[in-house]
Amino acid sequence: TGNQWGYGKDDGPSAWNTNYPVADGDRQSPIDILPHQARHDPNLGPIVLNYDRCTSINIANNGHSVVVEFEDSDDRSVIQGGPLDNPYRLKQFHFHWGGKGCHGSEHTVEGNSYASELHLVHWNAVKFKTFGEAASTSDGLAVLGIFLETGDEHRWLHMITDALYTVKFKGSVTDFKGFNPKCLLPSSLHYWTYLGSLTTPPLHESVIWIVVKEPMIVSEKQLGKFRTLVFTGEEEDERTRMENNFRPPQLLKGRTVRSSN
Ligand SMILES: CCc1cc2c(cc1OS(N)(=O)=O)CC[C@@H]1[C@@H]2CC[C@]2(C)[C@@H](O)CC[C@@H]12
Ligand SMILES: [Zn+2]
Repeated sequence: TGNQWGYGKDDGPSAWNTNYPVADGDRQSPIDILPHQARHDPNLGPIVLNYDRCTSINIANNGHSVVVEFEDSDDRSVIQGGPLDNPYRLKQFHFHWGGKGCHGSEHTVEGNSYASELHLVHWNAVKFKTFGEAASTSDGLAVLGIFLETGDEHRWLHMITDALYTVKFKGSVTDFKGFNPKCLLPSSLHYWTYLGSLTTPPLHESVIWIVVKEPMIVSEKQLGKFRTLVFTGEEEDERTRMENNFRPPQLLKGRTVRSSN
């Protein structure tokens, strides 16, 4: 019914342009990042995250990913600096990941993908009244992308993975208070930045992407817990494991990727 889309053979990324023609647009995401072709821009200052008063609300399975939502009625948690002209409010974060042993990041670096990618989503509440309006207007959103690489266990990710069993099925939501995503960030916030889009339908070309160079390290066991989620609802017969929920890299179409120092 309607614009059902997914990551399968028939409803996956190669079919999205049928219902969402912007899929073939000029500023689509993700992209393959070529560090040596990125323009180092000395005017690009550091990214500043003011998350200390952030208020997480819940964790949910929306049938495409697992999402943690935040209270965004004021500027209690914002990202600013870097390529941004205004502070952008933290709205939610979610992940994209692969199957066992496969890769699952959306952005790639010189053709190499990481095991997973975390997206911290922010919206320009200075210029727009609502998240929905910002999400459908150029540069209304700023998404901070963090790669996840497998290795040692991440000391704080268990706070997310321990809650995943409560949102196994599409449409499930549970309280998730007091979580500050600053604990997930790598030590360095050096980044690449470029103008792009949502990476899922409706694929609005509204995102200033800020992709952090240094990955966060998580264990295979922690990553495996994401794969206990399913795309399907509890009432449905089949249980389709939630994995490989990533869009492959899209054409750069002449865009410039800038690099912080
Ligand atoms: C940037 C994070 C984000 C926001 C949205 C989507 C997907 C998103 O993930 S991603 N990977 O960062 O692009 C798909 C659904 C979109 C939503 C933004 C707000 C909407 C466009 C609503 O207005 C209607 C559909 C919504
Ligand atoms: Zn995403």
